[in-house]
Amino acid sequence: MEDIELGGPDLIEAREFPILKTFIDPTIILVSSKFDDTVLEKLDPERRNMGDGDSAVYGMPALRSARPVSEFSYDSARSRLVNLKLGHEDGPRITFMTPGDLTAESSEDCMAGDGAVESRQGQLLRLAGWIDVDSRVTVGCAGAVLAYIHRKRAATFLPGDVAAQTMHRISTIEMFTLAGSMFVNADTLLSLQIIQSESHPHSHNQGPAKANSGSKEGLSVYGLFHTLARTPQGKLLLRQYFLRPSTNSEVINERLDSISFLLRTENTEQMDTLVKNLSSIKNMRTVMINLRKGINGNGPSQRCPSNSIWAGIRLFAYHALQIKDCFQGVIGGDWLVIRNKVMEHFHGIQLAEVGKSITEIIDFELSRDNCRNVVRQGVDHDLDELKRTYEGLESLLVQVAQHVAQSVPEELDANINVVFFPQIGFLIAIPQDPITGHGIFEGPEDAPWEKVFTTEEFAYYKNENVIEMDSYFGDIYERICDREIEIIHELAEKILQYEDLLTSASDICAEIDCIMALAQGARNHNLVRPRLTESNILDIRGGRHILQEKVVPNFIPNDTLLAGGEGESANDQQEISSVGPQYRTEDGSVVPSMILVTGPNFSGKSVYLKQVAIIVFMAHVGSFVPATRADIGLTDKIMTRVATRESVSRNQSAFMIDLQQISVALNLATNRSLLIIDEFGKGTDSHDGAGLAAGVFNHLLERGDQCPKILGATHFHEIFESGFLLPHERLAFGHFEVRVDPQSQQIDEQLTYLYNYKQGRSNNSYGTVCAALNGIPSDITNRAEKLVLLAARGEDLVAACAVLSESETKDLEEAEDIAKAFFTMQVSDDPKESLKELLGIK
Ligand SMILES: Nc1ncnc2c1ncn2[C@@H]1O[C@H](COP(=O)(O)OP(=O)(O)OP(=O)(O)O)[C@@H](O)[C@H]1O
Repeated sequence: MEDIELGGPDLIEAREFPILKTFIDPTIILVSSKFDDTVLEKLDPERRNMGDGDSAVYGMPALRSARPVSEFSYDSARSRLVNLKLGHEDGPRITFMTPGDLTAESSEDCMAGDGAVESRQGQLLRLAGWIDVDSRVTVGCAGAVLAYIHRKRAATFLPGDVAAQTMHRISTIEMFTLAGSMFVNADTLLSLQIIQSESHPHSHNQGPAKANSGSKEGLSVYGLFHTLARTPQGKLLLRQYFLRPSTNSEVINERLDSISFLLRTENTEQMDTLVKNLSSIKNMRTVMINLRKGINGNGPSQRCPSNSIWAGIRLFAYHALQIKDCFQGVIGGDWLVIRNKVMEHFHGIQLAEVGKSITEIIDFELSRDNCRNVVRQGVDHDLDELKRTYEGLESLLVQVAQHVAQSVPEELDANINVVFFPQIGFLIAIPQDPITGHGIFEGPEDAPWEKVFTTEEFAYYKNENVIEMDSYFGDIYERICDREIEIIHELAEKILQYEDLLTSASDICAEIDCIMALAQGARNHNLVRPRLTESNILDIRGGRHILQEKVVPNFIPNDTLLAGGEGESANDQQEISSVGPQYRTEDGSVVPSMILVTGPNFSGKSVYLKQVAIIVFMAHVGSFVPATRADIGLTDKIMTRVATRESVSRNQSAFMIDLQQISVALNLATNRSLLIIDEFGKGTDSHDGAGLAAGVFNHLLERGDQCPKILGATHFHEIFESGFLLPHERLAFGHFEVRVDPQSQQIDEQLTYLYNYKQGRSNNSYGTVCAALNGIPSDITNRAEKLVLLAARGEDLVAACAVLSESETKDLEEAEDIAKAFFTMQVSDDPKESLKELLGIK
């Protein structure tokens, strides 16, 4: 699968193992020995004492086996994949390589099993067509799995044992999707501008903080919503919604129901209250982790949980109660899942108890002033006594100072002070002699004072009086702090008993936050509720491109009608299944599975293709969509071949990337998938490109009831003209209306774009008009027009180019005359004059 971000180390510690826990029921878990033990235990706490996984037999309950880090390395995984034999031993050996091999020094080619030499480039393409080589962590893990199987095979059976080879045979390698979520890869997310920042599933090493910060999110679909999320946990969850749209209609409808409900006019007030309350909520998962760290004494500054943690928990309890009230107040929302979750999990009494306990113990005002947690008066008798003594120290100091003054010369006694420093204790402060740098009095001669330190103005000393005071009161401040730490520790332990309540309420707040963000987005961007259907169709009326419409003055909405093959989904991992007759429109015609859009440049083809994909994507996120009506059949994958994502790090040519995207799409597409193929094949020789494009389209159409839904755009008119792509009942054509005015003098005024989708094919790309529109000089575009005309007439362009214009002929004739005259010229004494005469120069 694609590498997936779990949400940072803190959340992993918080036992968030969504993938292993929720989607797979593993029998053996291979972990890197680098993993921290505490994390390991959380992997499977119930079974952690069962022993080492190497003794496991297939089919036994999950056992953990720690493997050396090297087995997980990308490079070793690569070499295992290269040597992997798929299917039967005697079958062709398929070899895999990774991009790194292209730059590797060694140029030795690998032998394919059937004896053919396969080039490294070929291996790379083949690998990238099967699996996502950018998912480095997953590739590394695949290597560890291969190593494990290899070891099992070596340990259990003798070499040459056929049974062993059959038992441990690897028959295929496939990319898979988490059950219940749609497959979208990073290419698709980027090309559809779903997520702009580098925070796609590959960026597993980015912490949640980075993911949360909206600073890097440019113009993107997710960007339109993520600023509307108020809580950190909400932002995190919303990102997960966009990274992993759902294919579970229940989940999607639950979100849509909630959005519809909140958008009702009678609930406006409730919505405002919810937003207000969510704005001050923190993520209780992180707060609880910090609370634990605090009481475990991790780090010197963390001797007790910080003030902001307490303020955070108290505010959370308060706002959670407000949110509960708010949901209680909504009329007619009893069926709303999210409301019922709130009612069930936000235990009023317990939340109130959490808030009350903190308020009763922590004095927030004094804590702020003192920059530490201060316990309220009345909580603990001993503490109050200590504090009273501490506060009474002032007058005690005056008394001691008076006592000390009796033993110093009379003229000095007004200058004597006794002070208290929490770390050092009591000290006598005497003004300093500016010359000697000593105190002007340093104690009686028979009992000199002990000097502790000096400042510019004072010298500080201890004498027997203050030493005695030290022993009584010196550590009073520490005693106060220690007692407060003890009390707060007890408080932390008490609050941790409510950890489950707080974290689950916090998670529900994240859900509410996401729903609110989606609802507000729906309101801001004029979106409607899509209807998710089991039928494998896409019926969009008045669809718009949610981003493009922001940057053009007048966006023209367009309809789409597509139906995928009617067969059961070929991929048995999918929960979706659909059988039914071929989809037909009201007039009885078959709804196409593939629409190929042709027509002029800039007419709106790419925008249209993307808009359809974005609408389908948004519907699966559980969001409203930019259209007037949308019936969306559940879709398992959206795959695109759109803007080429060239990258230096990828070390691949643009065309190579095109091919890989198509290859992945062909390998993974089911009849439930949506493929967007924008101008595939234009990166190579036009004949090859047209051939490849036609081949791909044909192949997909021939899948019959396994045909995905395909939207394509192409300029290769020859594939239709020359019969490369034959008419097919699943194939339909579309184009965008343009108004052509050939009478116009100016070439750039000949074409007006109407952006209006029409059925049928357009044969003209109006490339020259587009060129003129974009400022290419008119003599170039005029000549191009002429040549295009000649070519269209089937005339020989070479001969046509050799024909001279009238003025060229005239010039040449004149030159010829001059040359002839030159040869017959009578040269006089003055050759210059003769030449002038010949050329007719005066
Ligand atoms: N429905 C629409 N309403 C208004 N303007 C539109 C619409 N669709 C596209 N446009 C405008 O037309 C421009 C060109 O659109 P687009 O890139 O889709 O053209 P194209 O047909 O794919 O061109 P090419 O064939 O050169 O790739 C867009 O940038 C946008 O400004």
